[in-house]
Amino acid sequence: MERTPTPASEARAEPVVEVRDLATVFGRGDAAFTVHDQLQLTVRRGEILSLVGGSGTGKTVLLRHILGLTVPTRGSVTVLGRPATELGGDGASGRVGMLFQHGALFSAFSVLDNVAFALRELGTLPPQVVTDAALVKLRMVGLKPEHATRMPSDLSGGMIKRVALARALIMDPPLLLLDEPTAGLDPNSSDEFCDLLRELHAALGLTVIMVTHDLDTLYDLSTRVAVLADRRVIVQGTPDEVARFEHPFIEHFFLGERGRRARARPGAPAPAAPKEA
Ligand SMILES: Nc1ncnc2c1ncn2[C@@H]1O[C@H](COP(=O)(O)OP(=O)(O)OP(=O)(O)O)[C@@H](O)[C@H]1O
Repeated sequence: MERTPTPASEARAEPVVEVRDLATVFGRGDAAFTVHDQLQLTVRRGEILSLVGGSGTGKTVLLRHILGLTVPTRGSVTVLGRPATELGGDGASGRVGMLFQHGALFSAFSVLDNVAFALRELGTLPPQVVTDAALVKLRMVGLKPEHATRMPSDLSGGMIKRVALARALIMDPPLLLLDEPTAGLDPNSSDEFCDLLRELHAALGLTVIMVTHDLDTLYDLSTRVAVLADRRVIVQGTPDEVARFEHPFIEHFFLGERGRRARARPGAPAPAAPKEA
């Protein structure tokens, strides 16, 4: 049974991402390997949607489809009313910002040059305007002007994430994709990064899709959770609603020891009702 609760506020907001009847098949013939099949997903303006699923269930491949970097075998992916494949190339960073798991900063570029990269590549603005815009984004993510000349190798893990976030936001995209935003951070840095993401989501009116294995991050940020399993989205809803759904992955993910710890955190939703035997 598929359950898709839709709060009234979400029902009013327009879709930012629509995935319809998506199939992704790698390889051919005997070697064909189906990652997605009949996958449906709608993400509405203002949501912070967490995409969770076991290893290899196709979360990163789905993000790549939404970014327009790859073409699905069947079905459609629409972003802001246009096919995602039209985002490919120069237009992408103006509509979708992407924070890669390990930051993916250019190691030979300074912090400022990393943040300014996409705007500079456009070639439409004077250099000083590009620099000023990058400095604004650095301040927005809690970094100081003196950080601008540093090289990525001189940064802490938390600072790398902030620089990568500033870079993802340089073109003011309405949609932000986050791949494991808090992976590799210690608990304090992780909490601080979640606070920053929450503030920016509210201040900039962002729509966010985030892949995460971290339950603290999921409970901290998500307005909705979609679970990928069996090649499709098997359930979506609030963290609490999803945690009640009967599926081996969900039981392991939400109801194990890590899940109990995450739900016990201050501010986390009340625990889900015990499952019937
Ligand atoms: N270009 C490709 N060619 C062939 N197979 C691929 C390709 N890209 C991804 N895959 C396969 O598709 C499956 C889904 O990969 P994906 O990286 O999306 O998983 P994931 O859900 O993000 O996993 P994890 O949580 O471990 O990062 C994997 O089995 C992967 O090996």
